[in-house]
Amino acid sequence: MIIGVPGEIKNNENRVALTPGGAAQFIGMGHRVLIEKNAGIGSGFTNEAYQEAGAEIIEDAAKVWADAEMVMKVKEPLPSEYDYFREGLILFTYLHLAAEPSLAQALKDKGVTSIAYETVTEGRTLPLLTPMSEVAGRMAAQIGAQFLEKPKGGKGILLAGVPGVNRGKVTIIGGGVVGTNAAKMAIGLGADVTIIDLSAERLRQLDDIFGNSIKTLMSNPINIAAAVKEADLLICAVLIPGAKAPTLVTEEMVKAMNPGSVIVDVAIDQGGIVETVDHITTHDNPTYEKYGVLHYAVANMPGAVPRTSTMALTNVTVPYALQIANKGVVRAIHDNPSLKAGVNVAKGEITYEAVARDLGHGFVPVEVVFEREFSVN
Ligand SMILES: NC(=O)C1=CN([C@@H]2O[C@H](COP(=O)(O)OP(=O)(O)OC[C@H]3O[C@@H](n4cnc5c(N)ncnc54)[C@H](O)[C@@H]3O)[C@@H](O)[C@H]2O)C=CC1
Ligand SMILES: CC(=O)C(=O)O
Ligand SMILES: [Mg+2]
Repeated sequence: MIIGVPGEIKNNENRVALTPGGAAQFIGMGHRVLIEKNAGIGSGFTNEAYQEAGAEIIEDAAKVWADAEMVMKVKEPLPSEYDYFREGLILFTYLHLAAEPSLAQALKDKGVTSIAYETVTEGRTLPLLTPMSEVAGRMAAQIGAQFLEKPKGGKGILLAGVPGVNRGKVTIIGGGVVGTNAAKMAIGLGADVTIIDLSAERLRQLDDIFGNSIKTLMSNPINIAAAVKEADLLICAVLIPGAKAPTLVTEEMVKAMNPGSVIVDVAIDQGGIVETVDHITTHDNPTYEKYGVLHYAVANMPGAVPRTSTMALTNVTVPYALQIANKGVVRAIHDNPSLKAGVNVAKGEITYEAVARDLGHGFVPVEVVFEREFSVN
């Protein structure tokens, strides 16, 4: 198979979908890998390093998209890339379609087989989301701490406090991978940490992991309102896989926060959980202020630490991509239910139920879309 890796074009997105080591794995199995010139530079991988691994460096993105059978990316394609879509192309990347209706429509219209990293599912885990959630969770505490500093627009508190002065309060809504990693860092910074989740089982696990260093609360509007009001730093980390994120923090709750408090809405890539987060922000211009509260809503947080993130992401994506390259996409999704759960759009249909529901499109299961191919496989 010919695998194409265009450079990322989102604001300050310095990750790349394959390392030279990852490229070498495909080439060792007889595949061709096309890398857009300089696509790896932001992550510290030179064109020469890819060439030494056996990959071909291609001058422009259009040719990578045109010649590849499978395009591997990091972030969802932006509108300027929609013209590259074509029938039969395999696209393997983060898609976040519930928050990207125009992208979903373009993938349908052009018949792209679109596999979203964020819905590949193994048991109860999302193995291709996990490493980036680890990165974003760890960053969320670190970024929140910075924006609480006065020169950055915050209220001017140190999360650790000092002897004789209170520690800062961090409220984390959603105690999954992002929430757990944010908690690790916030505890390390010395903050007073509360985690809210909807799952009693998850709250029990968090209590086992962190013991007395955190407080846990069941997710309901009253607990959320109280914990948001007292938070210096609010970290939002809820996920319903594939679906648009629910609005759990209302405008009234934000108004009740103290001026100079900070919200980091990590769930923004699925639309965010805060009513006053009305747009995505960028690494260039990461915050805006509303009701005296700083709002941070960057949808590609790991893009700011590309060296770590590219390696962490490709560690997990390459084994799945190799299955697609070695077996062909139909056979690979037929044989592997985890990969099948990643298929969001195929043959002009939305094949992931939560995405179809949230976008108001019809839903057609993967098995139905590929009924004929599966029956002969
Ligand atoms: N902005 C960025 O750069 C990045 C964003 N993310 C996003 O962060 C979000 C969280 O991801 P993960 O932690 O990996 O998901 P996860 O599935 O590990 O955790 C989500 C948690 O939310 C909880 N939850 C669901 N409904 C809830 C409710 N109503 N109230 C409270 N808790 C609720 C679940 O029980 C679960 O523990 C996702 O939207 C993910 O795409 C991840 C990486 C980077
Ligand atoms: C998960 C995601 O959206 C990211 O890593 O950018
Ligand atoms: Mg996005």
